[in-house]
Amino acid sequence: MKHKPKLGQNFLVDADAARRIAEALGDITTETVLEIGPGHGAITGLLAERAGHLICVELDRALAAELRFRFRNATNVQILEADILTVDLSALRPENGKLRVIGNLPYYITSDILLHLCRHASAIDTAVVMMQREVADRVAASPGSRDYGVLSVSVQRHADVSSMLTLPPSAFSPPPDVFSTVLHLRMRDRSSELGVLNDAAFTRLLRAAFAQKRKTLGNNLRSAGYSPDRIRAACEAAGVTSDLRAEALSVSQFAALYHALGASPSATSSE
Ligand SMILES: C[S@@+](CC[C@H](N)C(=O)[O-])C[C@H]1O[C@@H](n2cnc3c(N)ncnc32)[C@H](O)[C@@H]1O
Repeated sequence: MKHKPKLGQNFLVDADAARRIAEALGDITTETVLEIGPGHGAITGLLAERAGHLICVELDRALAAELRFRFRNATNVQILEADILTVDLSALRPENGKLRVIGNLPYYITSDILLHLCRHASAIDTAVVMMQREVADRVAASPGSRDYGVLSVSVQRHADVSSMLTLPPSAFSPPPDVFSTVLHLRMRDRSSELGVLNDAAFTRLLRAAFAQKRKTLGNNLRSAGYSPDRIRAACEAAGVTSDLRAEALSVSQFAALYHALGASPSATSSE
């Protein structure tokens, strides 16, 4: 198969895996499904047979044209030629429901796509997404584990994450250098529970807390410019101690710390 490595084009050739991925969305007969990066349509064909409405977003012009031709008679299928990161996912949400998202993601922008899905979490019910195994391990990591970091907290703030299956390079053409894992994200709105409204400020806190993984939370926050008194008071209010490492904190403990710390040292007046 001709492919463009720059667009992360490793096409799925394992038919059984394609079927399992498509089935992970459950009954989609009345649902609106968004497929990210359909490529040559390994998963698309299965979705088109079942989905109430299928919207495919493909950046590669030739592939988008190929799919438009292949599905020219399928009235439930819509092919958009676009960069998924520029698509307003909330605008695609069906009137009486939420989107089901699926995709064998282009690996060069996996984290950006995951964060894009999180920004539109209230428009999405479920996402079944394949990515490089190491990235999936970071997304799904639990507090206390080596892989737990900024990406884990950022995604788990918006979704319950579970790992579905891992595929070897031979499941793709051309085979990538890495194994791939499919994650199931069940999006849930935790904004009233966690009260974090300012994404940018929360992400700044996470980056500061995880800046040097071997350092304690207190030391990392001090390096980011918070005063020792403020750190001590905030940790006490959040029910954690500053000699912990950031990887020990749960998503709700990070939210509590965020509220207790208040504006970051580099904050603008609106934070
Ligand atoms: C890993 S391939 C998966 C293709 C197909 N779904 C499959 O499983 O065989 C990733 C696909 O995403 C497309 N792509 C890359 N960057 C994209 C972007 N920014 N927006 C939408 N699609 C993109 C690529 O052209 C490619 O078709």
